[in-house]
Amino acid sequence: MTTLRNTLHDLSLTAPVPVDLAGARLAQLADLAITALVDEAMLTPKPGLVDMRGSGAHSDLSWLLMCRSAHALRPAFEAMAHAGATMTDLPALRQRIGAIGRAGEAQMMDATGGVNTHRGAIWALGLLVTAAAQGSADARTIAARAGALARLNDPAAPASTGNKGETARRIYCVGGARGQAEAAFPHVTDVALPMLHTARGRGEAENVAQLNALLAVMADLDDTCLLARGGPAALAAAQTGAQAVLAAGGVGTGVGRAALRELDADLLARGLSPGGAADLLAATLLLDRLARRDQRTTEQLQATEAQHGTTAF
Ligand SMILES: CC(C)(COP(=O)(O)OP(=O)(O)OC[C@H]1O[C@@H](n2cnc3c(N)ncnc32)[C@H](O[C@H]2O[C@H](COP(=O)(O)OP(=O)(O)OP(=O)(O)O)[C@@H](O)[C@H]2O)[C@@H]1O)[C@@H](O)C(=O)NCCC(=O)NCCS
Ligand SMILES: Nc1ncnc2[nH]cnc12
Repeated sequence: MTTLRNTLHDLSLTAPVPVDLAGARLAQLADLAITALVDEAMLTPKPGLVDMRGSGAHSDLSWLLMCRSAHALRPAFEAMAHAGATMTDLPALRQRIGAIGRAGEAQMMDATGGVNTHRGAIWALGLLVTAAAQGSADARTIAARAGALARLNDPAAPASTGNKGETARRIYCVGGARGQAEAAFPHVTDVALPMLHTARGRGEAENVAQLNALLAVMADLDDTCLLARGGPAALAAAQTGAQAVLAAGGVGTGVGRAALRELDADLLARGLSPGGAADLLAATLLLDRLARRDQRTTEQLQATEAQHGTTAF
């Protein structure tokens, strides 16, 4: 905690955000990121993952720990939003959010007693929060801006972290979390968001729509959590299992739910967790909420205009 405060102080990020509309919008961005993380953790039943039933394939995680971790990340997300809104030099912005991201990781470890709950999520949602703060726009534009940031070099980043994902990326020649961000989050914009919207359009319950979105990501993602825990056979089993649920009509059907139970049991028996897909579901929920917030604002402005017979601006 002290380390984070020192780092944020060094970065001149401890100054309070001015109490104005712009400051409130940045604070709201951080709130939306935390809400997305908590909603992802609460979504139940997720295969192999922590949810309201229990710890999934993780011996060191719980739902409470995931929520504590999410809330501990608030200062980091707000600092990233502040940087995104105020810095126009993109290489400098990339360096700044890299430093904030590493400080956020330290804060996460402080809050969880050294357990990695959200390293991948800090990365994905951190880039997206920064990009969203650069200007209001739709999901694809925010993801494109986040991708452009991810592709920039961060000279202060350690050459090697020794993390499991890094090792898996090297051994199995996959992109992992880094590749997903550099490609502008295709599994969020082209897979999960369309699935979420289609499922809602079919009248499915919100938790069913979100579970189908998670499965759509799992069906195709090069998830380094799965690779690190069980190699290519583990990744293939998770992908095939997720495809089977979707082919059976998704979680909203009886056959689909039975396939989901089978997939969950298989992942638990093998100690496998699709943590990367969970992070991308949280990223999807964030972008979905941002779009809905903008839609509501537009509708409110239109209502004001209609009421007064004038243009609100
Ligand atoms: C770029 C970084 C994310 C580093 O990534 P790298 O690949 O080098 O290594 P890891 O840090 O190990 O993995 C990244 C995590 O990303 C998630 N993930 C995996 N595959 C994908 C994918 N294809 N697309 C998107 N995201 C993916 C995943 O995170 C989740 O799983 C973690 C829990 O899993 P677990 O198996 O329990 O892992 P461990 O605790 O490590 O092992 P055990 O001890 O339990 O056995 C959990 O974190 C989830 O979030 C991967 O783990 C990034 O960290 C980085 O470079 N940061 C620097 C700061 C920066 O530049 N920030 C910029 C702005 S934010
Ligand atoms: N619900 C979850 N379970 C396990 N790992 C995760 N990483 C992000 N969300 C997760």
